Amino acid sequence: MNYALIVAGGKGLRMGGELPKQFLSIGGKPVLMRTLEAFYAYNPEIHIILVLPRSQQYYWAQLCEEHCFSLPHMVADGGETRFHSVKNGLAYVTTPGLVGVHDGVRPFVSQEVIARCYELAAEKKAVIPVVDVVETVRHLEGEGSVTVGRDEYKLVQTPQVFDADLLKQAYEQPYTSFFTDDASVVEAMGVPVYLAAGNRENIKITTPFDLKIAAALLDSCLI
Ligand SMILES: Nc1ccn([C@@H]2O[C@H](COP(=O)(O)OP(=O)(O)OP(=O)(O)O)[C@@H](O)[C@H]2O)c(=O)n1
Ligand SMILES: C[C@](O)(CO)[C@H](O)COP(=O)(O)O
Repeated sequence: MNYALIVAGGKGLRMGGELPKQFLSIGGKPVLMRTLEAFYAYNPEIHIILVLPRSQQYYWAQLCEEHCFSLPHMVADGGETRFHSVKNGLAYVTTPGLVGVHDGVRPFVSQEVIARCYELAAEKKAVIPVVDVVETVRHLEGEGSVTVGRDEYKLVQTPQVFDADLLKQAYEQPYTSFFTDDASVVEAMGVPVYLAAGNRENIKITTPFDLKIAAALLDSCLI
């Protein structure tokens, strides 16, 4: 059985504003609904687990009613950090298979990328999507900084897809602030993580600027 664990338990501090960023409307539809639809379009049989702060779950139910949104999904409680939110969601993974952990605020992941990550994970057990760095990168050293070879780096996206038992075992480790994604948690057990090509439109909506990019992507039919 395959799962999509969609995390939307954050505070959205960098976005600011009253309404949490996962509920903001782009092209007339809340970000989070677009994200769930992407996984359902990939596989209508997939088990979707949505992680939301408990205080936002009633609002989400209302929003679903308002938008006649009926894609089946379970709801888990958000945690203090992304790590804790994923861990809460993993409690709903009860059968062997693959789990793709995806940021609720990445609605523009392509069907090809979702399929690529799940298919490769069936063989490799741990797969994450990445894209090239397109700008020059500098490393800060003391008071100064130096250029580093950008070809030696990749930018990491989601969905990060893992064998369910492996991921559950990884999330039994004690939390450290180094765990900024799921790959870092799995790697801490000494398990290698494989890279797959991501899609550049798969932005994480983090700041008000990203919302403008999201609207432009929709307007230009690039999505
Ligand atoms: N305690 C947390 C923190 C983050 N996330 C989720 O992890 C994803 C990536 O995090 P980010 O974009 O940083 O979201 P926020 O933590 O909400 O943003 P900020 O850091 O600006 O507060 C988001 O879908 C976010 O909801 C989560 O489920 N639980
Ligand atoms: C998981 C992630 O989106 C991969 O790029 C990223 O690490 C989330 O980081 P954030 O600090 O929660 O924004």
